[in-house]
Amino acid sequence: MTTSNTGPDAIDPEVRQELERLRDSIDNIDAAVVHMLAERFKATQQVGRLKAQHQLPPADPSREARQIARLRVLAENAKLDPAFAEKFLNFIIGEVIRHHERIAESTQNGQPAHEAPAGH
Ligand SMILES: O=C(O)C(=O)C[C@]1(C(=O)O)C=C[C@@H](O)C=C1
Repeated sequence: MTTSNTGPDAIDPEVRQELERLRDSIDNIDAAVVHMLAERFKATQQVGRLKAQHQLPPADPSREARQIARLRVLAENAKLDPAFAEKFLNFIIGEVIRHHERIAESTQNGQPAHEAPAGH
């Protein structure tokens, strides 16, 4: 990292200020994304418990197809690459399905479905 050309010494002060302003904005957006994802996972954990209690399958491909179609339109309108939006949603849903499977396993084993942070 010592050869980085974005080190504070090499940058014009006005450029550095603009970079800092933009990075502040990025940090706020990243924080919002984390908070929104945490809320989404809270909701999906409840879906996982409901599905496990009623022996419903973890994945629902028709629901996913509708979500992807909707998100692609939203992305296009927002000038975000729809392919990226689809990949991102699929990544999140893949993680949710893994959670659902774990909850179903522990419910079948008679264990109470415990809370775990996303990704664990
Ligand atoms: O809506 C559901 O049935 C869910 O389990 C949630 C969710 C999602 O994360 O949005 C996850 C898995 C399903 O395949 C579809 C959607």
